[in-house]
Amino acid sequence: MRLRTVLGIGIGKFSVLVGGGKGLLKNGPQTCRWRLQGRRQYSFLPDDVKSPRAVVNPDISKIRNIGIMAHIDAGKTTTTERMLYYSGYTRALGDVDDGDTVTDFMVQERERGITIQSAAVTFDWKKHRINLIDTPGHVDFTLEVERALRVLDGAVAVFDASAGVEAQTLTVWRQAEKHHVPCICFLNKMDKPGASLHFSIESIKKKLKANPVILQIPIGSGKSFTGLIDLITNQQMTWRVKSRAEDGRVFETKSLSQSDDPELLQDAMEARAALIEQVADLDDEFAELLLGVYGENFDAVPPAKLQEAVRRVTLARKGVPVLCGSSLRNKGVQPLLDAITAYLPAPNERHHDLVRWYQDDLCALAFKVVHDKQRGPLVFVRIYSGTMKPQSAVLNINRNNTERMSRLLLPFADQHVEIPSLTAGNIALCVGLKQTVTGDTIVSSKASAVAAVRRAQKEKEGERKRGGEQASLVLAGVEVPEPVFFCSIEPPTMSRQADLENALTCLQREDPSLKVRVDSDSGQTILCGMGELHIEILHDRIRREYGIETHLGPLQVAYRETILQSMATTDTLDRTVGERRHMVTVSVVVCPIMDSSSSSLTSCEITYDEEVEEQLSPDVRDAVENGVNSSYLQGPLLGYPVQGVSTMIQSVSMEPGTSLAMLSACVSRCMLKALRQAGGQVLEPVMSLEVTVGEEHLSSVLGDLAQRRGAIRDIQSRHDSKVLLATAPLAEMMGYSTALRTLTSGNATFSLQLDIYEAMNPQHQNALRRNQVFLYA
Ligand SMILES: Nc1nc2c(ncn2[C@@H]2O[C@H](COP(=O)(O)OP(=O)(O)OP(=O)(O)O)[C@@H](O)[C@H]2O)c(=O)[nH]1
Repeated sequence: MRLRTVLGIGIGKFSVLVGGGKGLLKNGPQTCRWRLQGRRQYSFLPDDVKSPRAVVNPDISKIRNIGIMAHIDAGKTTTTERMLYYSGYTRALGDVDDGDTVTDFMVQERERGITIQSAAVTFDWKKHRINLIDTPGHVDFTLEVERALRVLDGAVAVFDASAGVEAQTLTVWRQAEKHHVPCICFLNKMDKPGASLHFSIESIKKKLKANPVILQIPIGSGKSFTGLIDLITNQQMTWRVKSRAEDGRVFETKSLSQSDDPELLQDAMEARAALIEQVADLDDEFAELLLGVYGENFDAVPPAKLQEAVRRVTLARKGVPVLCGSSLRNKGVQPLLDAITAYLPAPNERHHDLVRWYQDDLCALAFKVVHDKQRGPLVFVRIYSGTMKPQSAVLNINRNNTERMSRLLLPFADQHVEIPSLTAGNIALCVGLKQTVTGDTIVSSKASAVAAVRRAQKEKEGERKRGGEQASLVLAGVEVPEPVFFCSIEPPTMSRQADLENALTCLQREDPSLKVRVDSDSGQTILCGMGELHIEILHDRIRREYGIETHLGPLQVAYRETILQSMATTDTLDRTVGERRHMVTVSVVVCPIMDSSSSSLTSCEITYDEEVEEQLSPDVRDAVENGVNSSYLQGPLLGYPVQGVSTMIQSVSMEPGTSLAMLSACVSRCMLKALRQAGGQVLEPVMSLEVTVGEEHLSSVLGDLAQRRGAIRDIQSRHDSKVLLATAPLAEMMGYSTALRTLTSGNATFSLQLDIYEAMNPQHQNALRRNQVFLYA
């Protein structure tokens, strides 16, 4: 998986896992440096860090578990690289355009310059431990963002300051809100000609419905962007970076009162007064202080008091601090790091209800699994309570099994450092957990889980939920969205089928949004994914990482079927097998339950007539439900899975001697009849599309969309470009990136995400049926 071969080299109790380049390893980690690929110098730990033991378990109040998220290409990876560099963990600036960043380490990421997997890196900044996760911006990898947000305490949303809020920003913002994660906004790319603080702030207010709290104003714009004014401290920070070779490590800080630019001074004074007023509106404690002590002179408010108030506002999610900079030009990243430590919460400032029941016992959530050829699966965990130790057994509550963790690692920059233990609030990498998958909860033992249940019961007396005791102690995992694309995958020869199955099993553990199934008719292995890019990357990874040249069938859209009306049906099965006569009669009613307002598909449900429910034994009920569920797998119309149907079992009458398998078969046949008579309807995924294009190409993009059954929702202006918002069926959007590139000579960008599953009109449904006949002929 990693670009370099990873070797384990022990140093006393610690092991440092280093790259396969030329390495020099002396007694202590601080002397460990090596050169890789003849280009970048990586370092192990900065010189001022005495030993990993000293930094392994920092005080919990000094930990920041932070995600970095944004629309594709906003500059997350570039910003992360700068953070690693300024904190001293890398010795050279990585560049996505040169393909040598620390966090984008997959070959595909480096080749394409995009983030695919979220990468966790640990580094220290001004006596704080920052665990940072760089998440992908492309919509096909949204689940990676969701997984990361589940375990983070705060997030930095990076914006392209010339574009403001873009389609995917909205998605990740909603995800952060869902997990109640406090955020900071970083307006990156202030060096770009169209970059604007005002425009970005308006777009944050309008599109994200957030309350931006401006903490900095930029000095200069576009190419002449030179620095920032910090409105909290009233200081001016200037970077004298003349060329890209200069690293921006050194910058000048002076009090604003010394500024020789009266206009800038005036702007800053007005912005600070607005900031103070805004914070006073959002924070009562600050308002009281202001009115009591500084009523006469707001300017005299000490920076520390203002900062504390901004922190309270951020943690309460009443406002989001906004900072600006240009990561590529090495400006503004150090103040962003300061803001992360100053405004985002420590793990103990976040409330995790379930965790307090474990008290000092271990409770951790596995949020990511990666496969390493040498070490097997590496499981990223967030520790919520207690301490994790290597060479110990842990209980996986979800799987109800005990596993042995052999080693515990910290992902320091691009190195994995072996550590003796790790406490609550931290993020670690576990080696040896072979059964654990993303979303599993790990505790120390069954006894500790039972003790936690007892505490929970005591606390929640009387309000225990139906889900049972154990379920209440499992940290919520991550919802996996339904895949919208699928295709068959075949190994080059049958002798490699087992290798392919192994590769797919490993990839599935890493990526829960990949689904694999075997087609019952053709026996083919089917890959189901989130988008064209997702499937393309998986194909590439199977080739490179597992050495299997697979053949992919044509990419197909994951349609669904539903019904249009309710229908009651009865069926009787009377069959003699050998000496035994099986006779059963079943009556069912099927009803549509479509929720047209939601993009997610309505699942199917099974209910019983009250009297029937009482009469059926548990094994008979299981057999009935098996029959119903098997009929949901392939709809009667075109064989797509059935969604949005509620089935009521009205009667079941079985002659003595009838087997449960025959009961299931009868239910399934009766269901098929009912679904057929209820009038089938194909549902197709409809995508929302955002295209940013120069005005000169707008009409050709619109013409093309019309041919793709696209519906235009809005056309907005953004500087010299037009932003086109539309919806279009996914089936029509195959190969859109190539088509758009051709139409606009590469001068357009787009993002695509699932909007809704919609009923297909009869004409297109018939066309789909004809195509299907053609495809399988
Ligand atoms: N002008 C300008 N370009 C920048 C800046 N920061 C990043 N870029 C460029 O923007 C492009 C995308 O940068 P990345 O850091 O890969 O962005 P990302 O958000 O990580 O992208 P994904 O991970 O693919 O979503 C690259 O070409 C960068 O060189 C900046 O401050 N100014």
